[in-house]
Amino acid sequence: MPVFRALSKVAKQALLTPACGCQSLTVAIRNISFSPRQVTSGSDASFHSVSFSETDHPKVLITGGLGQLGVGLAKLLRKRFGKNNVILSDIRKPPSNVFHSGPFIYSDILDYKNLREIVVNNRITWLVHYSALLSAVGESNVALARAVNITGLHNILDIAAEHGLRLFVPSTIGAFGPTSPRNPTPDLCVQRPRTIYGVSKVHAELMGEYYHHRYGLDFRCLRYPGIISADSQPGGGTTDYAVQIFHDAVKNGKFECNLKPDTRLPMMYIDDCLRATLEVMEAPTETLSMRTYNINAMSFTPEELANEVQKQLPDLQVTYEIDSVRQAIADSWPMNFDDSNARNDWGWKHDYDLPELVQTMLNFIGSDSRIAQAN
Ligand SMILES: NC(=O)C1=CN([C@@H]2O[C@H](COP(=O)(O)OP(=O)(O)OC[C@H]3O[C@@H](n4cnc5c(N)ncnc54)[C@H](O)[C@@H]3O)[C@@H](O)[C@H]2O)C=CC1
Ligand SMILES: CC(=O)[C@H](N)C(=O)O
Repeated sequence: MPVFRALSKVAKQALLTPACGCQSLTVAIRNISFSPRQVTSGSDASFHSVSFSETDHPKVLITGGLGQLGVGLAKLLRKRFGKNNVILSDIRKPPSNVFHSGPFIYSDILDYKNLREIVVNNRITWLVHYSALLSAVGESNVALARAVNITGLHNILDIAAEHGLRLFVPSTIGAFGPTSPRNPTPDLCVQRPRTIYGVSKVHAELMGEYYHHRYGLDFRCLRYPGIISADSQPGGGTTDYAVQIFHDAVKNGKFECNLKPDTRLPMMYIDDCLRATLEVMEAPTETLSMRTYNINAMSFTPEELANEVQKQLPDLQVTYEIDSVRQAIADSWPMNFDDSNARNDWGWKHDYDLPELVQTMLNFIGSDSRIAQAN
């Protein structure tokens, strides 16, 4: 592969230079005609109180931006950095409200040249890499998951390193497996996941950290728990039940759960997840003792979630029809996530626990369906 050929050419030089953290390295990442670039490890980012002037806003590209998380992240980042400084991209056609809410561009992460053109033409400085096939859908198409989640990631890493970008790649509770400690799961422990999704995410964590230590890439990674959102649909994961229950409860008063009632998994409301992403991207380099952090908010089982929803909608009927693929995945994942390093290093703090989550979801979906009925 060209990247490894190119990397081996610079390996000698790199080996003679101390690992980043204080030194600059000259790195030719792809075997292509561009000027070798200086990769420096310093960062002028600041945290929380930062206020950017018109000229020093980051210019952000979000890949896979039309999934469950991308549109919400674009909204948050546009509020902070200005509408035109945040570009959403995907291979799907955007709905008209998304298309008219700010810049959108077609980008297939498997097309390296197209990615590079986008980064160059738009003077991108931050890259948020959301494209992926999630756990359940990945098991139903391993070849595609391998291409998108692994080959696609290689393109992203090389582009980010070539152009000195700050790169965010989310990882997941799915990066752990049955031999990891599950209650709680710390940042550093055995990671032997049994899904292509999990394997690809461990690969992303390790490659990102490797590029950081070897070439100075400003790689930042959070392991998200299952994310729950009201206005965007999940894309084929094991934790999807925790979103679907709200829609079905409001619309039909019935919910059929595909996981066993006592399956405990870490979860988070989308607003906390997106805020954590912005906070870690803005965190000063010196606060980051690691490059991959667990983050968490709560942990519950389907039964506990159903009980909490039934406090608001007492007539909700919940039945269980177990999906064996999803159940096996969930049984191998963390039950509780230890995110103390994120809390200590850069001040991570969640806002939503289970009662606030349920209230917020029902308010949102309830008001949405009342509007739909009125129209
Ligand atoms: N939603 C969740 O609960 C969690 C998500 N994450 C991670 O966060 C990121 C975003 O997740 P979601 O928005 O939920 O995912 P999603 O599955 O909803 O969206 C992924 C997007 O990637 C796009 N995509 C697929 N192939 C592509 C290609 N070749 N080029 C460009 N785009 C492509 C899809 O069209 C889709 O819009 C993913 O990396 C996921 O692993 C991590 C843990 C939990
Ligand atoms: C936790 C995740 O990464 C995702 N929601 C999935 O269930 O695959």
